[in-house]
Amino acid sequence: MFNIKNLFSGSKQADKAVTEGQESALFTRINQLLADYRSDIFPVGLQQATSLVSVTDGDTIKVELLLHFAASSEQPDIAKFLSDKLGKQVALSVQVNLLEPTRHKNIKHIVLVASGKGGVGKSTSAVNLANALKQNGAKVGILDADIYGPSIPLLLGLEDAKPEAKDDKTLLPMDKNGLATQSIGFLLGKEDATVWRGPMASTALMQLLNETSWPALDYLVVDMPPGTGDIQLTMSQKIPASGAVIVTTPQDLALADAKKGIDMFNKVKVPIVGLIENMSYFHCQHCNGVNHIFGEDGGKDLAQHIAVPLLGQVPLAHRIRQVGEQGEFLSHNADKALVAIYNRAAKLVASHLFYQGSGSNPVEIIITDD
Ligand SMILES: Nc1ncnc2c1ncn2[C@@H]1O[C@H](COP(=O)(O)OP(=O)(O)OP(=O)(O)O)[C@@H](O)[C@H]1O
Repeated sequence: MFNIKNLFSGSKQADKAVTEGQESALFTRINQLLADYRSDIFPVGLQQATSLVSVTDGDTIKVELLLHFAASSEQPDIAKFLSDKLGKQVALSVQVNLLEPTRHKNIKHIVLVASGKGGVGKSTSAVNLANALKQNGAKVGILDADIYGPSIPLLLGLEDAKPEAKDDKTLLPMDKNGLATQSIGFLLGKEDATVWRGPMASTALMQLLNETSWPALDYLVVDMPPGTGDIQLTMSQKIPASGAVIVTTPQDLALADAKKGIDMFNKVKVPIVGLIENMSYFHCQHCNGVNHIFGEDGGKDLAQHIAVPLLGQVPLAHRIRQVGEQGEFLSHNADKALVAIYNRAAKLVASHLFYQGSGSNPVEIIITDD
């Protein structure tokens, strides 16, 4: 195994005469390359969002990278990018390691997923977003706070689950494929919730957040109750959220309600991380046509208008409904295109949260010489 210096020496022997200057030149080169990588996900460069742990030269250059937000699915593309630029094979290992301190108990970021009205696919978006964050290397939990229709137990196939008490004060979350899960639906009968009044409901939901024994999490995704009433307002004020994702469908009615949601979060100063336009179009497998059943680009235009990222345009897809009803997740092989849409949305959310709070994040770069 050869060290970083060999890249400059052109020799397979460790070059004892290599200077500090040469070493730092490669160091700078790799960092410059990282700075130029994919500006859509890494708006001020991947360099600021990573720590280069080690670079070892040999027949291939081995690079170990820490990513400071959930984006590990970029690994093959980063490796190819570096290989192309350096003209040599690169073996890249990527680990996700968020630098931020925990904001709430042992949770680093709480992300509220909200919608101005019911039925637009908020819970479906929350589950797919949470799963995509996990697929990108993060430790993720999901809290179902949708008092009017808690659907996370169904979407995760946990309908009969009853969380156990850890002690007299806290409940253990359920686990679904590594997603720590808590739901108001685990605790209530179907008819119980809707009769709750504002203060009663928001108190209970805050209790559920605070009195669940969450494991160490990078992101907790909260499926909020739909709408912009007292419960939602109180929760938005009380939950120490890093940001909110708004889910809408493209038609005018839904957009008007989405705007109300955005106004609510602006009022309580929760940053809008982005907008998901759900049920954007239907792709007919038989005629290969695309039909914009609920109108075209309404969410995209709204995102542009209020200057927040459009996280994704998710089609109305049989598989999304089907896996949801089966309590399963989209498959990486069978549902590639849909997985890619949620994957990109998750990376944009993670990226936004990182850059939003990263003004003074130190970037530590260590090059080892083994
Ligand atoms: N993109 C999509 N393609 C196909 N079906 C979808 C899509 N998004 C959501 N659905 C389906 O629409 C229904 C409502 O979705 P979901 O429960 O996520 O909405 P919601 O906004 O959370 O609703 P509520 O406000 O009632 O909680 C579900 O049956 C779900 O499977």
